Amino acid sequence: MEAVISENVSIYYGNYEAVKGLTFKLHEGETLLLMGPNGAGKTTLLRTLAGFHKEYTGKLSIFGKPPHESKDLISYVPQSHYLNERVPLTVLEVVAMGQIYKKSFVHFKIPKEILKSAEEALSFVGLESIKDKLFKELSGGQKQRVLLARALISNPKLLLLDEPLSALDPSARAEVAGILNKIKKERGITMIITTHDVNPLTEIGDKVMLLNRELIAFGTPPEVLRDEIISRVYGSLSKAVRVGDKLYCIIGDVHIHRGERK
Ligand SMILES: Nc1ncnc2c1ncn2[C@@H]1O[C@H](COP(=O)(O)OP(=O)(O)OP(=O)(O)O)[C@@H](O)[C@H]1O
Repeated sequence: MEAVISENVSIYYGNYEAVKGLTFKLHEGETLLLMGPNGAGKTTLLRTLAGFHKEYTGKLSIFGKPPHESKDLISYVPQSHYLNERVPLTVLEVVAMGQIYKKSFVHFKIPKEILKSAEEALSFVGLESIKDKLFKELSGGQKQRVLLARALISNPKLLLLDEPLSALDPSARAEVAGILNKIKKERGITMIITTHDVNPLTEIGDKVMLLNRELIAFGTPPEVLRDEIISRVYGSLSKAVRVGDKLYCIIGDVHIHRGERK
């Protein structure tokens, strides 16, 4: 089944056309890596798919329905999470909030079955042992894993992740990329992940989209990560270089490396 269908979609902020005439399809279970320079429209597209931004023309379908009717199927993890860290929530409470928001509970006595699901989600991301710690005391990588657990607790069919690896050191990036790989393999959830650096993610990317307000390229990683394509957005110094079984994309002074797909 098609998880996402976008037919000639243009997205607006008032008169400003942030994304123009975008057409693509993503099959159920596929992972799409969404790349593009600053201001390319990546976050705008993600928020529109999540049903938060509604100023668009064209046809968008998420598992057969328009985004605002598919909210139960979608979990969205924003670029910088909006948790108020002055509220001393534990890790378990933060994860449980993923379900509480969906069910629109108002009071903060978390039902037992939600706490149990939160523990299961934490165990999936390997953090069950720190469930009673305060969220604000965690490392950046641990926080991102907790936010993934929070996104998973409502059993989404589509996971939308805005820059999940940004502001993480290389080992935390590898850790979070490992969890994303596990989500793909063990849960089969369709994912769209925006990233400036596809390096740690290309092994899980079935498709790559290069966006620069309009679609520059869409295809498998070897189809898109090519000199002639990336140079259209990042300039003529951009290169894809193969060393052994790895492909490295050099974009200006940003190096993107891709593990060989088997
Ligand atoms: N709320 C808004 N109102 C008006 N314009 C906006 C709004 N949000 C984003 N834009 C504009 O839409 C364009 C796309 O922004 P968007 O944040 O989607 O890009 P991006 O590819 O995610 O960039 P970055 O990599 O810097 O996060 C930019 O020109 C931005 O200024």
